[in-house]
Amino acid sequence: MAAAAMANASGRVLSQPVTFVTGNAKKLEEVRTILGQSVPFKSLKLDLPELQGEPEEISKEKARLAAAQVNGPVLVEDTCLCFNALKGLPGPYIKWFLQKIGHEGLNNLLMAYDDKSAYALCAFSFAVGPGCEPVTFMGKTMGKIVPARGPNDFGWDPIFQPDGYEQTYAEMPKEEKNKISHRFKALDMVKSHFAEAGYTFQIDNV
Ligand SMILES: O=P(O)(O)OC[C@H]1O[C@@H](n2cnc3c(O)ncnc32)C[C@@H]1O
Ligand SMILES: O=P(O)(O)OP(=O)(O)O
Ligand SMILES: [Mg+2]
Repeated sequence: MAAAAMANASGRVLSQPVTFVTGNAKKLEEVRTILGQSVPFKSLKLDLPELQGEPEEISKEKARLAAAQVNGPVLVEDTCLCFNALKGLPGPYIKWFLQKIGHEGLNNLLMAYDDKSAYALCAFSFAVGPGCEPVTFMGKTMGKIVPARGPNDFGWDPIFQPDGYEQTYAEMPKEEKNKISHRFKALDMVKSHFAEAGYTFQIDNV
């Protein structure tokens, strides 16, 4: 067991707060809002490599790299935007697609297809410390790709319209997105994991 965690009768005691590692301020904002006080964490901006592969493996490897750097318990996430007509691509490579071709280019990728359906996928991984195998929690929200609508303050939010809604993620009030999003669904499992594992924290300043 990592030095960051010790066992007691009721579960594991973490002697350091969980560090949520991300370089993305908007992800951090949503994670803070959704987790509230349920999982005490601090955040750290680290530029981890953008890995290739399947979403779950990318997320786990991100957690291993983060735990080695932080030397304590870490939470990381990796987000995919998957187009069904393209068999799941751009998927984990969405960050580069968005940077290079933008919202319009992403719409154009689907021009030749009637099927505009897509899903947003979030893979959170928690590792107790370096050398500990991460556990992963996946959240998925189904929707479709539409021409950009709404404020352009977070990634591909303006072009993703979740099923059952007339608004894109960007047009919705933040509270609404945070009730139905891929991130909310994955974090709901993170919360349950913490409650079931019986982690408690012996930390002075979180
Ligand atoms: O580093 P990763 O997670 O691979 O970057 C994913 C890219 O998608 C953007 N992103 C992440 N989450 C959301 C979201 O909830 N809405 C819109 N855009 C998002 C950030 C990266 O460009
Ligand atoms: O990988 P992260 O979490 O650092 O986020 P992003 O790549 O979106 O900045
Ligand atoms: Mg990233």
